[in-house]
Amino acid sequence: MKCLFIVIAGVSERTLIAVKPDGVQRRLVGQIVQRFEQRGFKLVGMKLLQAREDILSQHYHDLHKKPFYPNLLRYMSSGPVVAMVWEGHNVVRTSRLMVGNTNPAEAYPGTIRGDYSVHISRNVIHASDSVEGAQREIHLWFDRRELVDWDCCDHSSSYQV
Ligand SMILES: Nc1ncnc2c1ncn2[C@@H]1O[C@H](COP(=O)(O)OP(=O)(O)OP(=O)(O)O)[C@@H](O)[C@H]1O
Ligand SMILES: O=c1ccn([C@@H]2O[C@H](COP(=O)(O)OP(=O)(O)O)[C@@H](O)[C@H]2O)c(=O)[nH]1
Ligand SMILES: [Mg+2]
Repeated sequence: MKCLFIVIAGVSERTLIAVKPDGVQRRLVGQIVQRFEQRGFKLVGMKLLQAREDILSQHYHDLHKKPFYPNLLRYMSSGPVVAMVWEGHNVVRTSRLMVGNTNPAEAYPGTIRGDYSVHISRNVIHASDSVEGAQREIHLWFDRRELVDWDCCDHSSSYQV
């Protein structure tokens, strides 16, 4: 049988996903990683770190006037975070759908927030909300040398037609 494999254009889109301190403390890292792997995305960067305040204030710069901002920074500093870069077709949009609504009370069951959280101030996970935002956040959280380009023979980088 003749098989044709095509590489989907734009497959190298990347996004920043971070398991927040409550997710790490509740031992949810493995289940969250599994969801992204299962969906077919490729892990190209990953680290556990206690986020410094300067990173957090840049990361959430657009929220600095919000009343919950001090609590948000306290929350994000309350323990280590697992920061990851995932790559794949439409990964920014698809990961937002997988993560669910910011407010877990509004998040559908089946989404990460909808399955693992009940309150907006402990919503387990961060996902970049635009391609431009993802590029900014990846640059903020990761050194270029911490990201690994690797090839694979699986279905996520080529599709049989
Ligand atoms: N009204 C609120 N009360 C308490 N915390 C809030 C509130 N709104 C947002 N937050 C916190 O601030 C974070 C950033 O809000 P943002 O509007 O960027 O939501 P998001 O993009 O869904 O979350 P994130 O940027 O963490 O992925 C939320 O994830 C949540 O932890
Ligand atoms: O009313 C709010 C809105 C947001 N957040 C926190 O701020 C983060 C970033 O907010 P954003 O609007 O970027 O939502 P997200 O991108 O996380 O869905 C959220 O994840 C929450 O942790 C909060 O505590 N209260
Ligand atoms: Mg956000």
